[in-house]
Amino acid sequence: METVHATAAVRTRVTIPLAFADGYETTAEAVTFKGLADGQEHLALVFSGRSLGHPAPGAAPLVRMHSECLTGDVFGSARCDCGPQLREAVERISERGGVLLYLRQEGRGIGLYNKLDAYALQDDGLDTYAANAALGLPEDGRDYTAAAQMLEALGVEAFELLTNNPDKARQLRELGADVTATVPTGVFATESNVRYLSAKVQHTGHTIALAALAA
Ligand SMILES: Nc1nc2c(ncn2[C@@H]2O[C@H](COP(=O)(O)OP(=O)(O)OP(=O)(O)O)[C@@H](O)[C@H]2O)c(=O)[nH]1
Ligand SMILES: [Zn+2]
Repeated sequence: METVHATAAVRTRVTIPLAFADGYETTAEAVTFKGLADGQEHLALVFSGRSLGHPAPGAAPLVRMHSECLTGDVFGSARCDCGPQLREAVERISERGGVLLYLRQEGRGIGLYNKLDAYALQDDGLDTYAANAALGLPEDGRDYTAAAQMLEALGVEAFELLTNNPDKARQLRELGADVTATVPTGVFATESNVRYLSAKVQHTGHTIALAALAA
């Protein structure tokens, strides 16, 4: 990987057995860092890959950058698709081998309180991006420098990125990461999040199948 930013280092590695309410069980190595560009406590979960070997010979590791969503990840909010996406990512990465980066970028970087303010505006008719703009905040304020630093500190070189968001791969490549392919995440449409998902397709070119949204 060509380095175009300061390097970070691994601080602690600790094994965490994961047991989900639906019965899925796996094990991750949780990794913390020092020297991350934005000073946030981002976490990496490293999975060795168990259906294909440790890791699969010749297969690039699978990486997901998941931005924190307290309401979706923890409380099961159906206003977005974050909870099911996170659950899907854990299983896919665990089976194949790779890294889940849990990035503390709540609300696409604007924070929890601002996100909830934006939700209130969405209830008055604005879409997810216009609501941020109405608050005088960036539509998407995320910078993935810390993520690139984490992958580098972990020694991850060429990898495939699990995402529907073209900006994530673009930014990582600009940061010098070797993203060999993007792998689409599932579409977890509900009555409550369909407007949110449609806005992503229309506004930022997310590769979410609109047919799946209409279904
Ligand atoms: N500002 C704002 N943030 C939201 C809203 N709904 C969800 N989020 C945040 O959006 C982020 C979702 O991030 P990701 O799971 O990385 O989704 P993504 O950028 O669409 O990319 P992929 O899932 O990789 O395709 C989380 O930080 C959520 O808190 C919203 O209506 N407004
Ligand atoms: Zn969410």
